[in-house]
Amino acid sequence: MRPTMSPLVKICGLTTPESVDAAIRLGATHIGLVHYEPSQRHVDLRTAAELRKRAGPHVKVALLLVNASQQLTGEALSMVRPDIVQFHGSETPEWLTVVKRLTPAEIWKAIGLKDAETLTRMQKYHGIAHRILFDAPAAALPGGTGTRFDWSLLKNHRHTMDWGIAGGLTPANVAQAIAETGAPLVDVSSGVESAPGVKDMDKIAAFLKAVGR
Ligand SMILES: O=C(O)c1ccccc1N[C@@H]1O[C@H](COP(=O)(O)O)[C@@H](O)[C@H]1O
Repeated sequence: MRPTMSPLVKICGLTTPESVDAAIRLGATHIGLVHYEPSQRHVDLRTAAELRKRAGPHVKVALLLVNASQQLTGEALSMVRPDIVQFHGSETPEWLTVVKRLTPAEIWKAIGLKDAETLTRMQKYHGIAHRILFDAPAAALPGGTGTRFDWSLLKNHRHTMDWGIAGGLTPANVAQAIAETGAPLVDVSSGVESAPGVKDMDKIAAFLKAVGR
Protein backbone atom coordinates (compact mmCIF):
# COMPACT_ATOMS: atom_id res chain seq x y z
CA MET A 1 0.00 0.00 0.00
CA ARG A 2 1.30 3.43 -0.92
CA PRO A 3 0.86 6.20 1.70
CA THR A 4 -1.75 8.81 0.75
CA MET A 5 -0.53 11.61 3.02
CA SER A 6 2.42 13.83 2.13
CA PRO A 7 5.61 12.23 3.35
CA LEU A 8 7.42 13.65 6.34
CA VAL A 9 10.37 15.82 5.38
CA LYS A 10 13.69 16.05 7.19
CA ILE A 11 16.04 18.85 6.22
CA CYS A 12 19.44 17.79 7.49
CA GLY A 13 22.78 19.48 8.06
CA LEU A 14 21.47 22.80 9.39
CA THR A 15 24.17 24.95 10.96
CA THR A 16 22.62 28.39 11.56
CA PRO A 17 19.60 29.81 13.43
CA GLU A 18 18.39 31.35 10.14
CA SER A 19 18.30 27.98 8.39
CA VAL A 20 16.49 26.37 11.36
CA ASP A 21 13.87 29.15 11.31
CA ALA A 22 13.44 28.86 7.54
CA ALA A 23 13.07 25.06 7.55
CA ILE A 24 10.35 25.34 10.21
CA ARG A 25 8.59 28.24 8.48
CA LEU A 26 8.61 26.43 5.15
CA GLY A 27 7.02 23.29 6.59
CA ALA A 28 9.73 20.75 7.41
CA THR A 29 8.58 18.14 9.92
CA HIS A 30 12.12 17.22 11.00
CA ILE A 31 15.51 18.88 11.02
CA GLY A 32 18.94 17.33 11.42
CA LEU A 33 22.12 18.55 13.13
CA VAL A 34 25.35 16.80 12.16
CA HIS A 35 27.98 16.20 14.85
CA TYR A 36 30.73 14.55 12.82
CA GLU A 37 33.95 16.50 12.37
CA PRO A 38 34.79 15.40 8.80
CA SER A 39 31.44 16.76 7.59
CA GLN A 40 31.12 20.22 6.08
CA ARG A 41 27.92 20.48 8.12
CA HIS A 42 29.53 19.63 11.45
CA VAL A 43 28.31 21.65 14.43
CA ASP A 44 29.93 21.48 17.86
CA LEU A 45 27.73 20.32 20.73
CA ARG A 46 27.19 23.79 22.14
CA THR A 47 25.92 25.04 18.77
CA ALA A 48 23.81 21.91 18.33
CA ALA A 49 22.23 22.52 21.75
CA GLU A 50 21.46 26.15 20.84
CA LEU A 51 19.90 25.17 17.49
CA ARG A 52 17.92 22.43 19.18
CA LYS A 53 16.52 24.95 21.69
CA ARG A 54 15.71 27.40 18.92
CA ALA A 55 13.69 24.74 17.06
CA GLY A 56 11.53 24.32 20.16
CA PRO A 57 8.53 22.03 19.83
CA HIS A 58 7.81 23.01 16.20
CA VAL A 59 9.76 20.15 14.56
CA LYS A 60 11.46 16.93 15.59
CA VAL A 61 15.20 17.42 15.92
CA ALA A 62 17.60 14.65 14.93
CA LEU A 63 21.22 14.60 16.04
CA LEU A 64 23.37 12.74 13.51
CA LEU A 65 26.37 10.81 14.84
CA VAL A 66 28.84 8.56 13.00
CA ASN A 67 30.57 5.79 14.98
CA ALA A 68 30.80 8.06 18.02
CA SER A 69 32.42 6.75 21.20
CA GLN A 70 30.33 5.96 24.26
CA GLN A 71 31.67 9.08 25.98
CA LEU A 72 30.87 11.37 23.06
CA THR A 73 27.43 9.84 22.61
CA GLY A 74 26.61 10.37 26.29
CA GLU A 75 27.85 13.98 26.20
CA ALA A 76 25.95 14.70 22.99
CA LEU A 77 22.69 13.30 24.34
CA SER A 78 22.86 15.21 27.60
CA MET A 79 23.85 18.51 25.97
CA VAL A 80 21.60 18.48 22.92
CA ARG A 81 18.61 16.43 24.13
CA PRO A 82 17.45 15.59 20.61
CA ASP A 83 14.14 13.95 19.78
CA ILE A 84 15.97 11.50 17.54
CA VAL A 85 19.51 10.13 17.31
CA GLN A 86 20.40 9.25 13.72
CA PHE A 87 23.26 6.77 13.55
CA HIS A 88 24.95 7.08 10.18
CA GLY A 89 27.99 4.80 10.54
CA SER A 90 28.52 1.10 11.15
CA GLU A 91 26.86 1.10 14.58
CA THR A 92 25.72 -2.38 15.66
CA PRO A 93 22.29 -3.41 17.01
CA GLU A 94 24.05 -4.12 20.31
CA TRP A 95 25.32 -0.55 20.50
CA LEU A 96 21.93 0.88 19.62
CA THR A 97 20.44 -1.21 22.44
CA VAL A 98 22.92 0.36 24.87
CA VAL A 99 22.02 3.87 23.65
CA LYS A 100 18.30 3.16 24.01
CA ARG A 101 18.87 2.74 27.74
CA LEU A 102 20.53 6.18 27.91
CA THR A 103 17.88 8.27 26.18
CA PRO A 104 14.16 8.61 25.52
CA ALA A 105 15.05 9.78 21.98
CA GLU A 106 14.01 7.73 18.96
CA ILE A 107 16.82 5.72 17.42
CA TRP A 108 17.21 5.89 13.64
CA LYS A 109 19.71 3.80 11.71
CA ALA A 110 20.96 4.75 8.27
CA ILE A 111 21.60 1.81 5.95
CA GLY A 112 23.64 2.07 2.76
CA LEU A 113 21.36 0.27 0.31
CA LYS A 114 23.65 -1.61 -2.08
CA ASP A 115 21.61 -4.64 -3.11
CA ALA A 116 18.67 -6.87 -2.18
CA GLU A 117 20.81 -8.73 0.38
CA THR A 118 21.21 -5.51 2.35
CA LEU A 119 17.45 -5.61 2.93
CA THR A 120 17.80 -9.04 4.55
CA ARG A 121 20.88 -8.14 6.59
CA MET A 122 19.29 -5.01 8.04
CA GLN A 123 16.60 -7.10 9.74
CA LYS A 124 19.04 -7.32 12.66
CA TYR A 125 17.86 -3.82 13.61
CA HIS A 126 14.22 -4.96 13.82
CA GLY A 127 12.73 -4.14 17.22
CA ILE A 128 15.78 -1.99 18.03
CA ALA A 129 15.80 0.99 15.64
CA HIS A 130 12.62 3.06 15.55
CA ARG A 131 13.23 3.94 11.91
CA ILE A 132 15.50 2.80 9.08
CA LEU A 133 16.83 5.45 6.73
CA PHE A 134 17.88 4.06 3.37
CA ASP A 135 20.80 5.98 1.89
CA ALA A 136 23.42 5.43 -0.82
CA PRO A 137 26.24 3.08 0.20
CA ALA A 138 29.04 4.88 2.05
CA ALA A 139 31.93 6.17 -0.06
CA ALA A 140 34.65 8.59 1.09
CA LEU A 141 32.07 9.88 3.60
CA PRO A 142 29.17 7.85 4.99
CA GLY A 143 26.57 10.37 3.78
CA GLY A 144 25.80 13.90 2.73
CA THR A 145 27.41 13.36 -0.67
CA GLY A 146 24.37 13.84 -2.90
CA THR A 147 24.59 10.25 -4.17
CA ARG A 148 21.44 8.27 -4.95
CA PHE A 149 20.84 4.57 -4.42
CA ASP A 150 18.88 2.34 -6.79
CA TRP A 151 15.29 3.21 -5.77
CA SER A 152 13.95 0.14 -7.58
CA LEU A 153 15.43 -2.03 -4.81
CA LEU A 154 12.56 -0.86 -2.59
CA LYS A 155 9.82 -1.36 -5.16
CA ASN A 156 8.29 -4.59 -3.86
CA HIS A 157 9.94 -4.64 -0.47
CA ARG A 158 7.63 -5.45 2.45
CA HIS A 159 8.73 -3.02 5.15
CA THR A 160 8.62 -4.34 8.70
CA MET A 161 9.91 -1.15 10.33
CA ASP A 162 9.22 2.57 9.97
CA TRP A 163 11.50 3.89 7.27
CA GLY A 164 12.52 6.74 5.00
CA ILE A 165 14.86 7.53 2.14
CA ALA A 166 17.89 9.80 1.79
CA GLY A 167 20.75 10.24 -0.64
CA GLY A 168 20.88 12.54 -3.62
CA LEU A 169 17.33 13.82 -3.26
CA THR A 170 16.64 17.23 -4.85
CA PRO A 171 13.61 19.41 -5.59
CA ALA A 172 13.72 17.99 -9.12
CA ASN A 173 13.75 14.27 -8.28
CA VAL A 174 12.03 13.90 -4.91
CA ALA A 175 8.51 13.46 -6.33
CA GLN A 176 9.74 10.64 -8.56
CA ALA A 177 11.60 9.05 -5.62
CA ILE A 178 8.39 9.06 -3.58
CA ALA A 179 6.35 7.67 -6.47
CA GLU A 180 8.84 4.84 -7.06
CA THR A 181 9.43 3.85 -3.44
CA GLY A 182 6.32 4.98 -1.55
CA ALA A 183 8.61 6.51 1.07
CA PRO A 184 6.78 7.90 4.13
CA LEU A 185 9.74 10.17 4.95
CA VAL A 186 12.34 11.90 2.78
CA ASP A 187 15.62 13.31 4.06
CA VAL A 188 17.75 15.82 2.19
CA SER A 189 20.94 17.72 2.82
CA SER A 190 23.18 18.59 -0.15
CA GLY A 191 20.21 18.78 -2.55
CA VAL A 192 19.01 21.96 -0.84
CA GLU A 193 22.37 23.73 -0.74
CA SER A 194 23.98 26.44 -2.88
CA ALA A 195 27.47 25.23 -1.87
CA PRO A 196 28.61 22.37 0.39
CA GLY A 197 27.29 23.11 3.87
CA VAL A 198 25.38 26.27 2.81
CA LYS A 199 21.61 25.83 2.84
CA ASP A 200 19.60 27.62 0.15
CA MET A 201 16.17 28.78 1.36
CA ASP A 202 14.68 28.77 -2.17
CA LYS A 203 15.78 25.17 -2.66
CA ILE A 204 14.33 24.17 0.72
CA ALA A 205 11.04 25.81 -0.30
CA ALA A 206 11.09 24.06 -3.69
CA PHE A 207 11.83 20.70 -2.06
CA LEU A 208 8.94 21.01 0.39
CA LYS A 209 6.63 22.11 -2.40
CA ALA A 210 7.63 19.15 -4.54
CA VAL A 211 6.79 16.82 -1.65
CA GLY A 212 3.41 18.50 -1.21
CA ARG A 213 4.03 20.17 2.16
O1 LIG B 1 25.55 15.71 5.84
C1 LIG B 1 26.66 15.20 6.04
O2 LIG B 1 27.71 15.84 5.86
C2 LIG B 1 26.76 13.78 6.49
C3 LIG B 1 27.98 13.30 6.95
C4 LIG B 1 28.08 12.00 7.39
C5 LIG B 1 26.99 11.16 7.38
C6 LIG B 1 25.77 11.61 6.92
C7 LIG B 1 25.63 12.91 6.47
N1 LIG B 1 24.44 13.40 5.96
C8 LIG B 1 23.27 12.63 5.74
O3 LIG B 1 23.38 11.82 4.59
C9 LIG B 1 22.08 11.66 3.99
C10 LIG B 1 22.12 11.99 2.52
O4 LIG B 1 22.57 13.29 2.30
P1 LIG B 1 22.45 14.01 0.85
O5 LIG B 1 21.05 14.56 0.76
O6 LIG B 1 22.75 13.01 -0.20
O7 LIG B 1 23.45 15.11 0.89
C11 LIG B 1 21.16 12.57 4.79
O8 LIG B 1 20.54 11.81 5.83
C12 LIG B 1 22.11 13.52 5.41
O9 LIG B 1 21.58 14.05 6.55
